[in-house]
Formats: sequence, structure tokens, C-alpha cells
Amino acid sequence: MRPVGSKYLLEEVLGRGATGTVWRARQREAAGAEAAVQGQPGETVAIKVLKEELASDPDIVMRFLRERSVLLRLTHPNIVRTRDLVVEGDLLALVMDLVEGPDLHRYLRENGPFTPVAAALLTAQVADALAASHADGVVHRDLKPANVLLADGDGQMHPKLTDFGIARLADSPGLTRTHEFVGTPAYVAPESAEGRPQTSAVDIYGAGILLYELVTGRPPFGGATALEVLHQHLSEEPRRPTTLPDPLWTVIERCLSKNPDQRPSAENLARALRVVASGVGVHAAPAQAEAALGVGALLAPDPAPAPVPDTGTGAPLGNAADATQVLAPGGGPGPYDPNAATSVLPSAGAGGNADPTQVLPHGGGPGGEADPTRAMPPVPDGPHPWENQLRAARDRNEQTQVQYLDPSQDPLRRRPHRRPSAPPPQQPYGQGQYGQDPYGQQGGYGGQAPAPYAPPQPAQPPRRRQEPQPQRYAPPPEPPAPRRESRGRNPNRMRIPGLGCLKGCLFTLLILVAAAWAVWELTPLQDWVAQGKSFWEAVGDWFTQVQDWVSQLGGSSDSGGGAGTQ
Ligand SMILES: Nc1ncnc2c1ncn2[C@@H]1O[C@H](COP(=O)(O)OP(=O)(O)OP(=O)(O)O)[C@@H](O)[C@H]1O
Repeated sequence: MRPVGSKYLLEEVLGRGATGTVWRARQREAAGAEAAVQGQPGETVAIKVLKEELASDPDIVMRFLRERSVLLRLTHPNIVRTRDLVVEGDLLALVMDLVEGPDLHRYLRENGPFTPVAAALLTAQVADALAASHADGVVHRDLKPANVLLADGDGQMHPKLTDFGIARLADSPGLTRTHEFVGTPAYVAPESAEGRPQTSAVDIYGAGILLYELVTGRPPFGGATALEVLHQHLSEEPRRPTTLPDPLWTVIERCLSKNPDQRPSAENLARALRVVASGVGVHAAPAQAEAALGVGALLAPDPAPAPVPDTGTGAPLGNAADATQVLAPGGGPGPYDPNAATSVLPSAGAGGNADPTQVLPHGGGPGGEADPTRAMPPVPDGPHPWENQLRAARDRNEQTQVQYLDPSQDPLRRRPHRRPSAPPPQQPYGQGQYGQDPYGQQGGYGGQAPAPYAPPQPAQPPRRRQEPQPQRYAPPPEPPAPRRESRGRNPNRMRIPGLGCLKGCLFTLLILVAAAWAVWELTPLQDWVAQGKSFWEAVGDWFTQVQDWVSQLGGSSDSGGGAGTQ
């Protein structure tokens, strides 16, 4: 067991991230007055011991100490409380409340996507945490499922947001100067990816991605390389899962607005998500369903987002998802592994020779010598290589001519097998699965299919109130394809020539006989013609007469012939 300061003993590793290792630890004695929570001897805590590279960077140590008061005062039921910060020699550690329970990334991986109601309620609590921190001027910038711990209590799981301090450490002047980023493309907001100024709106974007991932099992943007993913954040719209309730999609779309000024505040997001959760469930009353459909009205753009200081010129990619990303120096995109852990994105530093294996600046400039300029404030030195790479990628995209193509002229669309299959009919909201487990998991690991929705409530959900929706390109409707007439083929493939005709003749004969019988029996005809004989007797007589007549004809012709020859 290793001591941390004089107050804590590390017992067992709980997990490792890109910025450090988290330990289960025990308190030896009550912490000093500077700690937010003094604690009791024997109490169990979690301690994140930051990597040596961080701990040995004077900038980071300074920032760590400067942020102490901010981190220690951040208290909220949905935020993992930081109890103490320890700086000792080369050791930098955050003492936190120990959360017994998995993180959301692991939970999602093991249990599959959530129902819309459960996802909305869980994200609402994350938004509560963001609202509290934003009100305090703290922007997380590293929102991702791995940073949401699920505390187990009363058979329910309470999401708790953690790692608040880490993104702030990444703001270290040392980091910005050497152009190294801690972050993961899957959760990065477009403005962060472009190195534009960041505000609390980056957390709202992260919450939108998290919500999308909760209901589908994966974040909306993926790709073979980190650059590809970042590019999608900048220019692609997320694909809507077909069975997602309209109100939930409205929330996701607003959070994922490319323009940060269009995103709602965390407080409004939390409120909107609760309205959605109560309006799309199976037990929703008509008024609740109506309110959910009008959720867009609650998602007005945040008029005063909290600014993130010192961002805007090659700012760190503060948002990280669940993928460790290393971009090769010189801008070449490294391999993108969306299932790895948190990200460190070194890029070409001065001279373009950043070490892609280096997690964070170590000791100073290349070569490891201490950098004498380190204590100085960051100097913005032109656009960050990331910006250049992304702009170049975007320019390439813009050069691609996108022309309107008449769908009837589109050879692919005309091929029936290429026509996209008609989307399944949108089912009414309300999934009765919430409550199956604490968070209404849908089951099926990583399943892309969102939860099937229960049949409508007795009352039909009222019509959607018209919301000003962002304009999206909608291709002109295709002319309906002519219906193919069924050829009505007999499944019996053997064909007998003339069989159809013969059947027709026999059928006609049968009808004639039946008609004749009916006329004979039902009219006085039999009395007039055959002295009351029945139909069949009369027919038999006629048949005999015809037979006699034919044989007489034959006999007379024979006798005639014989006379001639005599
Ligand atoms: N307060 C805590 N209580 C219990 N477990 C924790 C606590 N904080 C973190 N953990 C666990 O420790 C592990 C590592 O955490 P850490 O924050 O280092 O990982 P990460 O979020 O994947 O990486 P990063 O450093 O990039 O944020 C995670 O699996 C997490 O569940």
C-alpha cells in the first residue's frame, strides 16, 4: 500500500485513463482544513493520481492549485465530489468520493442501449450537473459516458459526472503552446475541433452526443480516422434512428446544432428532457404528450453561455469520448479506434516533430529539456495545425460539386433494388420498458435498433405543434413507381393443351342442361310437348327417336345402294 501524502493509503487500482490512474484508497487520518471534506480515518475514497508527465509540469501544478477552490466547491448530487487535492513532490492527486458502480460507458457496453424514456431521464440528471457547474463558471469539456459514474443506491442508479478538473488542467499554457490536446473526436464540438472560442455550449453538444449514444448504442459520428470523425462534426448531420420519438429527436437536434449559439442552456435541456420523458411513456396523459411535442419551445438558445477562458487559438480538444486518439505528426491521421479509452491528440508542434506517443508535454520542449518560457502565458502563434487540417479537409469537400439530380434521371434510384426501403411507420411514443432495470435498458449489446415502442395510449397523441426546425435538405419526392400487375400465374406449371377450352365447353353444356331442366319442370312445356313426361324421360325418348332416325337413314341408304347394283 502506497501512501499519498500523510492522509491517504492507496489500496487497489480501479482503472486507468489517459491522464492518470484511479485508486480505491483509505483515509489514514482526517484531512486538513484546506480539504473540502476532512473525512474520517478508515473511510474509503477514490484517488486519481495524475500521470507523472502532468505532475512534473510546473504549469499544470500551478493550475491545479489555482483550480483547487473551484473544484472543491463544485458540489451537486450528480457530480462526483472532489474532496481534496494533493500535491506532494512529483505527485498530483485528486481525492474524490468513491462511487460504487460502473461508468456509463461500461454499462452501455454490457447492457445495450436505453429506452428513450430512460435515456432522457438519465441525460436530464447529467444536464442538472452541467447547469450547476455552468452557473459556477465551470465548463466540463470532457463529457462522455466514461465520465459518468453510475452510483448504486436504493436499487436505483444515480449518474454522477466526474473528471471536471481534467479538462481545466488541459488548458495549461504548456499544452496550448506545444499543441497537444487531450480529447477524443467522438464527442468534440465543432467549435472545439476548429479551435474557435468555446463556451458552455460545448457541454450541451457533448450531452446531445451522449443522449444519442444512450438510445442507439453508439455516437452519431464515426469514421476510419480521427480526422474523418472531426470532419463529420463540422459538416454532417446526425442520422435519425427511425423509431426515435419526435420530441427526443428535437432535443438531440438542438443540442447538436453546429452553431453553438443555437444550443439551449443546460438548465433548459434538463427541463425539456423531463417533459419529453413524461410525454413519451406509455402512461403519458394526453396533456403530457402534447407538452412533449411542443418541447422545442423549451429549447431556446442559451442567451448567456459560460465562456471558457483562453480558448480560440488552437484550443485543446476538451471533449473526449471513449477513444484514445493519436494523430500522427505532420497532420497525417492516425488510426481511429472508437473503442479505446480517452484521447490524447498530439499534433505537430514547432517544427512539426511532436512525438505522437507522448501523452502530455514532458519536461518541456522536444528533447525533454526544461523550457525556459514555460512560466510565461501562452502565446497564440497562428492557426493550430488541427485547424489547418480540418479547413483543408473542408475545402476539399467544398470543391466537390454537389448538383441537384432529378431523381427520375438517377440511374441508381431507378433500379428497384437500390430504392431505399420505405421507413417503418412511426410508432407512437411510450415504451413500457422503463423500469425493467434502473435505467430501462433495451438489452442487446450495442444494438443499433432503438427500442420498439408500445402501442398508442387510448388517446391519440395530439398533433405536433409546429416548431421552427432547422432547414434540412429534403430530396424532391420521387414519382411513385407504377405498380406491377400480378401475372396471375398458376402455380401448377404443367400445361395441358386445350384443357381450358374443354373445361369451358363442359361447363357451358352443364349450364344449358340445368337451364333446360328448370324450364321443363317449372313451365307447362312438358304437358304441351310430352304429355307430362319428366324431363329425363322426354330426353330419353328424344334420344331414342334420334337413334332410330339415324339407323333408318343408314338402312335406306344401304337398300338404295343394293338396288343399284342388282
Ligand atoms: N470516484 C470514483 N469512484 C470509483 N471509480 C472511479 C471514480 N473515478 C473514476 N473511477 C473509475 O476509474 C476508472 C478510470 O477513470 P479515469 O477517469 O481515469 O478514466 P477515463 O475517464 O476512461 O479516462 P480519462 O483519464 O481520460 O478521463 C474508470 O473505470 C472509472 O470508472
